[in-house]
Amino acid sequence: MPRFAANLTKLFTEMPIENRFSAAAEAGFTGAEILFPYDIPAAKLARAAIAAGLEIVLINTPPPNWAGGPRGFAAIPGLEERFRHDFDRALRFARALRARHIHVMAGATQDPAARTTFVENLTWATERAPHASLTIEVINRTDMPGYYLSDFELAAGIIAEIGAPNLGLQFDTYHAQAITGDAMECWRKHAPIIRHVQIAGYPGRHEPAGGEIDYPAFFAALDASGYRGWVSAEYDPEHLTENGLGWLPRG
Ligand SMILES: O=C(O)[C@@H](O)C(=O)CO
Ligand SMILES: [Mg+2]
Repeated sequence: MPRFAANLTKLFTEMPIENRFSAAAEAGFTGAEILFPYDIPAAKLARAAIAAGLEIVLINTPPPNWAGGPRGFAAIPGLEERFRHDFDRALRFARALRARHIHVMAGATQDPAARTTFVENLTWATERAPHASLTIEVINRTDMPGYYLSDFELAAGIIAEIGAPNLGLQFDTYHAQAITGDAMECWRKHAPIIRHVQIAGYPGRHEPAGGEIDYPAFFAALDASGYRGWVSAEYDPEHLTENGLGWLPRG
């Protein structure tokens, strides 16, 4: 079975962030991800993760805030300085948290120069942080209107063009199902460049059970493919987080 991480931005939100780590560990997760940790002292988060015995698997580059505003700047022409400043901030947090991956957010733009900007910024970032693992994620535009990176072929082409060993695809089954209608097939097609997986039920983005994606089959396919990365539960629990964890393979 893959290793499972809890996305603590979405799961266990019934309690303060510092308590979510131990709740996740008790529930059977061995890793955690936090989308935007920037409002909380990194030392406090690191302590909570260590105390719970959880590895921090992923953080995102900063948008201005979680409640609203742009989602990253990496593909936005004219905002290169802003991107680089934010990337360095993400690096500092990732180091303090010992986070395995940094998800570099593209931002919302339809500018014709977006692809060039994205490639240049990502190239800069891969060279700036050769020891960090960077990901880009394809996100559907119904949930995130105008988001630049909403096409798997585009993402695969950009990763191939940059050709950096520390850049790969973050594969979110929910977005894959929304965009392609067949998350499993999309996974098969892009498996060689995937270094992080996120899961949720589709439709609804609730628990990964029922719905259009056959999760027992997906986990078996991950195992069969030799995938050694994390699978992170990134969904909006329908009720209390703990009451909806029947999908999580344990032991
Ligand atoms: O799927 C998502 O929405 C996330 O992984 C994310 O990074 C949103 O900011
Ligand atoms: Mg995701």
